[in-house]
Amino acid sequence: MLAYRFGPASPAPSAPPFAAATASAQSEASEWGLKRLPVSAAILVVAARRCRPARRCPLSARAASATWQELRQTPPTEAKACAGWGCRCGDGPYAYQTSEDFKNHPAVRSLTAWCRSWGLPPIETTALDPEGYRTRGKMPVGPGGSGPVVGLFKRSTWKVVPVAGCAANHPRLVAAVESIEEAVRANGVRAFDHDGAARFALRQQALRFVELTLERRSGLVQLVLVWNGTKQASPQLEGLVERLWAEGRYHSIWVHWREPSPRLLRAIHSKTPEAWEQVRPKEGSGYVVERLDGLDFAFGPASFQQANLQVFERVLQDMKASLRQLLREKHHDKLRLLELCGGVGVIGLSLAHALKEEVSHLSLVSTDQNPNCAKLFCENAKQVEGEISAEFAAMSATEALSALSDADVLILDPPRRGLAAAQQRARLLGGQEEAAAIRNSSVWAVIYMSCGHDSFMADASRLLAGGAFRLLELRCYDMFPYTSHIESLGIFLRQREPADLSKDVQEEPAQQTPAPVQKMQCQFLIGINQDRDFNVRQRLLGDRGHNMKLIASATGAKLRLRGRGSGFKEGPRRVESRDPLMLCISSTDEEKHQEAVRLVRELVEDVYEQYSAFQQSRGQEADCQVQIHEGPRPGSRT
Ligand SMILES: C[S@@+](CC[C@H](N)C(=O)[O-])C[C@H]1O[C@@H](n2cnc3c(N)ncnc32)[C@H](O)[C@@H]1O
Repeated sequence: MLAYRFGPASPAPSAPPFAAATASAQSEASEWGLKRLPVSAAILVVAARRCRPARRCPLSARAASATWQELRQTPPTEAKACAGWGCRCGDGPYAYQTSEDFKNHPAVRSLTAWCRSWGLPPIETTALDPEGYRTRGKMPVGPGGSGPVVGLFKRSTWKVVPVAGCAANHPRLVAAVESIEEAVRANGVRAFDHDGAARFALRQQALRFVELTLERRSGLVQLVLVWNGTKQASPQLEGLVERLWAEGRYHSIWVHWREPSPRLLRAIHSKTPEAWEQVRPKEGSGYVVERLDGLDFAFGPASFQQANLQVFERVLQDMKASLRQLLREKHHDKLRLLELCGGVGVIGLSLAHALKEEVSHLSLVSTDQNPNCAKLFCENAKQVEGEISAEFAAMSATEALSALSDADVLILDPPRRGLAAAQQRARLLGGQEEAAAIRNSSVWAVIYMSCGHDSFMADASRLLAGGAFRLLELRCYDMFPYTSHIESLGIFLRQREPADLSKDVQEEPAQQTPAPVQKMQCQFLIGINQDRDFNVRQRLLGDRGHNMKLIASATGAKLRLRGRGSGFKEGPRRVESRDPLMLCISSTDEEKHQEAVRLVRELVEDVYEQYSAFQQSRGQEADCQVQIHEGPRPGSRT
């Protein structure tokens, strides 16, 4: 177990009334209600933050603690690679150091606020060692400067940035990535152009993704090469497989023949079983076997596997303890488990195996919409043969809920969107029908494991609606260290039978929906007129916006240059605003906001120094002072 600790919160800067330095600035000062930090306070804030001990991912370490001068030296790929992973380690709220401090993770805070609004008990949190936790990773392959690279998509783009050496990956995955990059280059394998025009990219035989899974007991890596093309001989692919297999680090090598169809352009792979081919070894099972809390489970490349097995085992143990306790309290003699989104049956089979002594008859029906899970489920269920009755059905969660209504306990582990159907993912609107089916079923307990805290709150609110269920426990796990994601486990117990529930249960009572995310905003008033000689706009933005991108990727804040000389056209008439030139910052996290303000302050002070030198060279003086307006930009809609 690793100890974490959040750094001390930065002291809130005092903000004495601003005395504007120039006549024009003075006239704008009252209109803007300007505030300014005294220099001594600013230095204290910066000094306190630099002393803060924080656990950092090597890739973003520089960006997270750097001064503006250091940050601007950072090669763009270094900062972007980490951001592309969704990784914000060492950067504000994800830089915690104790398990207790994991309570301050933004997602845990959201869930805590949600619990409070329902009058629920406090959340329990668990954080384990974050280094090398990831034993499975799907990574795109894309063109790079000196040949194909294996990495991650840069956020909001289809460009692949390398992630060699990322501390979140298990060292054996890190070594495998390096070996693949070398072998790909040596064999002249083309990288798929994810960013290119579909009609050209799809025509080429090329490597699209690699999927790596470490088998912990053997230390070997199962490799899937996702190949753009139909099953046909490719000397490059054959050469690549040959070379990689000879290295001895691979458990098995598979090719996923990726149908070159525009419909599937962006997906990693299709679920069609025939598309997967085990190419090494040519005989025998290429399945990875993992021992999880006392049972062995076989996983295939075409079915889901949790990326953080250590934490997953902890979740399994907590589930078992909670359900055992419930069974003892309720004196049930029979237990019918229904598992939705069950993958290869790890949770259902684990619970069934652990609880078989508690009841005289135990049955499990496990379901998942991925048909590739069926064979592996049967393989895994052999361990409990004779102890319990276990079956698998390939069906969606929605189908399972309407087809199988006589379960006692429901096990749910949906994808990040929760119970909502895929097309409603972004708006968290789906899931009502599924939740209603659960409320109106025979189910007396729901074990809900979730990797999407916002969809969990939406689904859980619907289970609690009308008092159908009550939430007995809510636990949060640091399943994806360094990122904004967490895993949660909710144990729900029936409180009212379907017959007692009102037909028109209020779905989401207004007072119980999660509070809207608060936005922190401020504007730096620049006080220098834009002209071609000094070009303050270019100096602030950097080459093609490089300065803004660096600060945004280091802090997650949004930065916008607005007003006279910004070049940004706004409003219905699409004209540049008459407001003074200003650099606007907005963030949804206070600590990150302070970090962005600090970096922008240093950038602006740097530009002021350049301006002073520029004016001196023309025999003039410049007296620029940092001017900050806190809150929303006057006249803006938020
Ligand atoms: C987070 S995984 C959990 C898998 C499993 N519980 C485990 O721990 O290995 C989510 C699973 O949901 C399945 N899935 C996604 N959408 C689904 C849907 N609409 N209906 C049923 N299963 C779905 C996926 O195939 C995947 O196996």
